[in-house]
Amino acid sequence: MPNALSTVPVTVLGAGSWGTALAALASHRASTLIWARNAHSAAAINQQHQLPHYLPGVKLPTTLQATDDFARAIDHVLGDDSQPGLIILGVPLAGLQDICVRLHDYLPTQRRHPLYILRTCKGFDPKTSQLPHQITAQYLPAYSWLKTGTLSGPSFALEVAQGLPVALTVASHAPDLAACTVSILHGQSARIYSSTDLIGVEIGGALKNIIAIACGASDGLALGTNARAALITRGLAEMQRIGTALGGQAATFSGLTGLGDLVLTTTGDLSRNRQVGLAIAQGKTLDAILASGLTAEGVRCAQAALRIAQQHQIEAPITQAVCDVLFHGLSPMEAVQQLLARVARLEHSYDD
Ligand SMILES: NC(=O)C1=CN([C@@H]2O[C@H](COP(=O)(O)OP(=O)(O)OC[C@H]3O[C@@H](n4cnc5c(N)ncnc54)[C@H](OP(=O)(O)O)[C@@H]3O)[C@@H](O)[C@H]2O)C=CC1
Ligand SMILES: O=C(CO)COP(=O)(O)O
Repeated sequence: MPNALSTVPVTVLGAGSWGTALAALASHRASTLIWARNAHSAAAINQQHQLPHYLPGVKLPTTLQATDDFARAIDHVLGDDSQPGLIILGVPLAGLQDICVRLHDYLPTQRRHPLYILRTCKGFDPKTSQLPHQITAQYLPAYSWLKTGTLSGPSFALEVAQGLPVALTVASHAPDLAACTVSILHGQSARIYSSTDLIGVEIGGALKNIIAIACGASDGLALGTNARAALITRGLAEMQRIGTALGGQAATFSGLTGLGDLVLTTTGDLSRNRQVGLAIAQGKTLDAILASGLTAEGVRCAQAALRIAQQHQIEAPITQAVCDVLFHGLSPMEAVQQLLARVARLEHSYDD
């Protein structure tokens, strides 16, 4: 049932797999324009209603429009100041700063109605260790009408674009942003839950990718389902230790954006982070694995996660093992032996 907020215009910035899947979902309810940095993707969406490189076999709604003109994309949500607008940032963490800097130049200093900005990327900045909400706070202006949030949870883009069921969480301190997101995305195939725990939601999304690399390697070495279950469970403990030390709420880590996304990414073969682990187990080098341009954010943020853990004197053996394998030449089998050789302890011997 449409309401006032579901009629707000939506612009998605970034036409990869997740940006396009979300744009397709939004286009069922709201006037939606997706911006692609390359004209080829915009033309494929407008003319063939497909984006085979990112979403093979998916027919996109004919109502979804695309452009490679950034000014036009922003005008779609800001042109009419008589209603709010929603921008979904569909770029990976590596493009978040760029897109914020670019967007900054197009924002007016004053506006009557809110502009909502929804982040979807997962990870820490590899240099500064900032989370996505901290990056947007640094590079976007602090106008009262500009409100931001993060959408996360277990969601392979391909399945969402195929119209299969999904449950996601929107985290924000702005209840109207959460309401707007629900109005546009909730219903039909998607359930949207809300949270105010931005830190917990973003840390869950960042750290589950690292555990997915570990599980991919374990499965690639045929170490069995017991090993996978152990990695998932102890990985969750690691995520919760780091997350709560940084201010996240413990309960968030057993929710969609913690355990939910962890289970999906560690077990689902559509996960690019899991694919990195599988390829490492086959003896491929990291450079060769990433040469195709694979977006596997656990690789980019594993060292930042380890640095954060060390700064807070938190044990993070799985993150340590992933870093040792990815960047320091340890073989996956040596990493397994290293993990198994750890001293025996109480299962809940930390404050987790
Ligand atoms: N794919 C999924 O299943 C899910 C992904 N996510 C998250 O969504 C985010 C986006 O990932 P995803 O869509 O999968 O990645 P993809 O690799 O599928 O697409 C990334 C898109 O972002 C564009 N892009 C990259 N850098 C920039 C930049 N600096 N400026 C403008 N555009 C840029 C790329 O453009 P071009 O095509 O020209 O290279 C591409 O269209 C990630 O953080 C990911 O963790 C979250 C949930 C599910
Ligand atoms: O985050 C995702 C699903 O929620 C996608 O995982 P990958 O980035 O590993 O493909």
